[in-house]
Amino acid sequence: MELLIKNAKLFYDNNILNRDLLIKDGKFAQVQEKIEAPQATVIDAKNNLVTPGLVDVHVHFREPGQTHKETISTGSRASAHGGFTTVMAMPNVTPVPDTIEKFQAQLTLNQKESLIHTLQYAPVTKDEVSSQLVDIDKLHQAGAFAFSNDGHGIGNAKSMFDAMEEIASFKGVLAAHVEDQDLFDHGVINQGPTAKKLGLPAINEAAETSQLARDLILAKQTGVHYHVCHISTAESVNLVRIAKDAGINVTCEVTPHHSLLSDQDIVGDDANFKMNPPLRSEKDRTALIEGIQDGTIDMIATDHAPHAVDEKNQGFLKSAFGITGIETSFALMYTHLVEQGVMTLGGLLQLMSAKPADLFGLKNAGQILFDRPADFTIIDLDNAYTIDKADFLSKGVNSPFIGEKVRGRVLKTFVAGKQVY
Ligand SMILES: NC(=O)N[C@@H](CC(=O)O)C(=O)O
Ligand SMILES: [Zn+2]
Ligand SMILES: [Zn+2]
Repeated sequence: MELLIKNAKLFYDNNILNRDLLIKDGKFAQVQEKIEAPQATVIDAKNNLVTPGLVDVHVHFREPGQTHKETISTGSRASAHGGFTTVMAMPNVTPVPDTIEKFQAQLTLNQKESLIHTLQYAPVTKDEVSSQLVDIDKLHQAGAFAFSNDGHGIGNAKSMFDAMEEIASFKGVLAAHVEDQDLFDHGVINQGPTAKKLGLPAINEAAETSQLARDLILAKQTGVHYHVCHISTAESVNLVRIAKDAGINVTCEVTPHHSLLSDQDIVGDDANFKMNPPLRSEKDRTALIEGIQDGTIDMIATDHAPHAVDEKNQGFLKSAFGITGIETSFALMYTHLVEQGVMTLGGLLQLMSAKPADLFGLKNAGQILFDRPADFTIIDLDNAYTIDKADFLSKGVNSPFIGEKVRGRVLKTFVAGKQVY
């Protein structure tokens, strides 16, 4: 079986080149200026961008337990629509996969239901909220290589320290949702003028930064690969920058929404702007962009967090935290950062494919490598379109970006040479 992609604007070897791409038996086989393959099925890319499939290390697929919000099937279809071929699902599902049996059942379910590669985080502690560690060693043997209590901070420093030591022993990743629960104090929006104007309980940014500072000390002692989920403040970027300079094994991700919006963009009591961590100040947002530009921030992740309409239409006080993102991520970042000259197209693609794959040790993702699975995406960079919830394949339509005009529409997505969008 041969598939020939003609006339691609190909992101290959960190360059954007006019090339043909040949796929044989589901694997990348050849890149040349012109390829002749008489047996092959031909797709004319018409000079659109062809990139390695995008990689997102932070999504919520809600299955099992909350399938009215999303399922692995709808989440994976939405991912393919967003150009993603590999995602990593957070374990805040019900039940939390905190035993070998539950973790294996989750892997089986992901495998069965997902149209793309859906990899799975194991939790760090029982139920994600207790201080008692899961059996990290056994979960690792069952296939877990990354651990996260996303949705909750790990308040107990000793639990964090012990988890780091154990995860470091097999060079796994500990991905942290940094949040001190007491400082968070039932807030729903970032502390600042918008919180005051709307009269809403506010979140002190120190809920994020103080726990991050603690964790960096523990990461230094243990040597673990410590990954910061959805970094959101200027102080956090500073701390990570200092830690990297000091040789601490830390990486971090930023979401499109924290990169592109601040609390100034919240005009009324609209929970499509409610997520955790919250949209911060414009000064924080600018610092995140600087972190992207100087390499302090390693990757873009969406934190795709779908919720049902009636869980998001109850204003800031009562609605759930979280917004969808997997179907709008590339176009938003391309339109606002690449087209505005903040970063190059190659730079953005690196942060959305090769870097997350490389830093999480995903050998078959993020790059066009011969004899590796042909996961790739064709993207139209020329024609503008409007983000329309009717086009979403996710069950969630909770996005503050609906109605925005963008460029960077995903035309086709392939996993192992098979079209999945
Ligand atoms: N980001 C959010 O606001 N919500 C996430 C949890 C999380 O990522 O912390 C969710 O699961 O809905
Ligand atoms: Zn989180
Ligand atoms: Zn999350």
